[in-house]
Amino acid sequence: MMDFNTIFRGALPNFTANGTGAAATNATGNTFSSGIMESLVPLLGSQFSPLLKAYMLFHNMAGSHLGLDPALIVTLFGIIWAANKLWRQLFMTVYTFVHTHFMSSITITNNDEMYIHMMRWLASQPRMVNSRSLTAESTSKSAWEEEDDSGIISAPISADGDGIYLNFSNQEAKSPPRFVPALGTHGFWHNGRYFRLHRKQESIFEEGGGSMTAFKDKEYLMLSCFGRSPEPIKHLLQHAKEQYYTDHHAHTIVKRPAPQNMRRYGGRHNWLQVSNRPVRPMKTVVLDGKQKIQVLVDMNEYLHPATPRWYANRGIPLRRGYLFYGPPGTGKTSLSFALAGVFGLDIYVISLQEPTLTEEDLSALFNSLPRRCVVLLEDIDSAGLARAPDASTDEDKAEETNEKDDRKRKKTETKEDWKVSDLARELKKQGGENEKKGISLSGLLNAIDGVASHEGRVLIMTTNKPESLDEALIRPGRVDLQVGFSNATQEQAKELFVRMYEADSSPVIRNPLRGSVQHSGKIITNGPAQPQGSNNTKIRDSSSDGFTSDGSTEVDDRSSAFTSPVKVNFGPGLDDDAGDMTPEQLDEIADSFAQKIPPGQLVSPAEIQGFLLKRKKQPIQALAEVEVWVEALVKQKASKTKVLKVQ
Ligand SMILES: Nc1ncnc2c1ncn2[C@@H]1O[C@H](COP(=O)(O)OP(=O)(O)OP(=O)(O)O)[C@@H](O)[C@H]1O
Repeated sequence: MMDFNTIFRGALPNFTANGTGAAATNATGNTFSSGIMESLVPLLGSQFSPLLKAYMLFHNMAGSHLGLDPALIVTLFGIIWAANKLWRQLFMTVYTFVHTHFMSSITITNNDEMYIHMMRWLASQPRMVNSRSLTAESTSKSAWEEEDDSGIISAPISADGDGIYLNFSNQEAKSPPRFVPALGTHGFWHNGRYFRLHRKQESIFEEGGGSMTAFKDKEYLMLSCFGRSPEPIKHLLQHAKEQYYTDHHAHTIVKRPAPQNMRRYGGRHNWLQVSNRPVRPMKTVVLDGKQKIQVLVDMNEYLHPATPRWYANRGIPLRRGYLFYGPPGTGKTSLSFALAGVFGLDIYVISLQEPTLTEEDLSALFNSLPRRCVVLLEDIDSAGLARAPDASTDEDKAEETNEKDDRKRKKTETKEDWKVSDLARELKKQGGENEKKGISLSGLLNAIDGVASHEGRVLIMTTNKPESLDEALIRPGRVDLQVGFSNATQEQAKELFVRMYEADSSPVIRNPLRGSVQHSGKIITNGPAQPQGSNNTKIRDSSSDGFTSDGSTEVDDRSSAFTSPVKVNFGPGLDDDAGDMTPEQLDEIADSFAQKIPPGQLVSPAEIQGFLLKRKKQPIQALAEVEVWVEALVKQKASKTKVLKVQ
């Protein structure tokens, strides 16, 4: 019978025989090589000595105990290693050949929105989620996402406040992580076709000017499929994108300028999504119906795909600006959001008081807007826009005079007379010199309509003090339509009351504008720019099959998709004094409520909403308490105190 060594030797190439000799010489060979190894240990130093010792142990064990030729085993491992290398090389060559000649691929970088669409899609694929190599990402639900309330313990709260209150301390633990493919290569099937996904990451050195240099991780997704046409991948990407936006349907995405360190990467990094909230139904904004129609029609015509050509043929810059003015809490922001909802646009909110915002940043922000969107510049009057750099306020002048006096006084004093107050003043002065100057009026005008500024956007500026605005800011071309808001009329108070207490299960109001009431708001239009004529637009509420005006263009108010047919249950703890009130009864109570609101428009819709919210299931109680509340509110406003006696 042949022994193990003989079989191996027969299978291995000849050169191994020279080194190994016959099995009989094993012992001599082992002793010889052990001797060499031992003498090598001190020469190689402490770093390699454990390795050598381990090898010697293996050598002795294999040789003397197992009766195997150690050199033979080492050679065998060497051959396996070389074969593996060769196989890999061969595989890579064949794969590269097939990939180059028989496959198509598309690469996406994480700088692009497409990357997010694709990752979200992959995370939603059950096959992908069951892959063996995954990356887990933490997720948390936004305030508006539906959540399972089955585990929420609640019990009636007694009149003296005893009971079990809701507790959300472990809500984060309930949101499951999201799993996406890990770095590396994955394969998956979609619509009967095989796709390969290669996710890789590399660190690149980015120079941002000055000390702003840093290593940044950049990720790539390479999607490949068999065939010489990349069409299937394009379809897959389109599918992922549609899937992503299907989830966003009937939501308004709100974006704000990203932090300064992110903005330096430019492009989509300039803006950060801060919220994704359900669309605000247009009918929930209580406003003069004519005003609503006018803004809706104007915006609808401006956003029409035929409009850019119309503007271009006439050499008019493709921009539309709106000024919403009126007292605080009268619905300026609410209308902006409702408009974004009607037209399915994202809202980009900019605060000019943001301390890190420079004029260059503002231009970059305007230039990185998408083709169609709403840009909201809130409280434009409080932005402190300076017309001329040398315009100094009375305060500055007073300070200047004080400084002159100080200097005169100091001349008569010796250096030793310096006080702490002098030092503080000096420091303040130096600090002031380094302080950021803020955004000037010309900087803002440049961003809004400078030569390089973005076209296609809808700009909405809101203000409480229109009279304090610079004429240049609101001239036609920058502001094309002014919409005035005012405190609540009695009709508006009634509408707010009905909205608050109508059951969600009641039939939805078919027309978003019907039921809106007149108030003393004004509309001033600045200039024409109406390509399709102003009488051909229909505003359609998706809950409705009726239309409000004649014409051919339809606006789908997606907002109504949110009118739930289910009556909302707030849980125990709130007494419902409305019972099964009929719409007629509610209307009657609402009428009586409205009579108690002073007709002189002293109370804002926001104040009425706040009052009703505190009694959100008690319309009868609200009616009983409104008189006292109004009286206290009027008194408080007259005395200019901020503290409410009755809430
Ligand atoms: N006309 C209105 N119709 C319905 N709700 C309104 C109206 N006006 C105000 N509200 C309610 O009052 C709150 C504040 O409204 P909003 O922020 O739109 O007011 P604003 O005019 O933009 O105020 P500010 O000038 O202080 O920014 C919101 O919750 C909104 O629902």
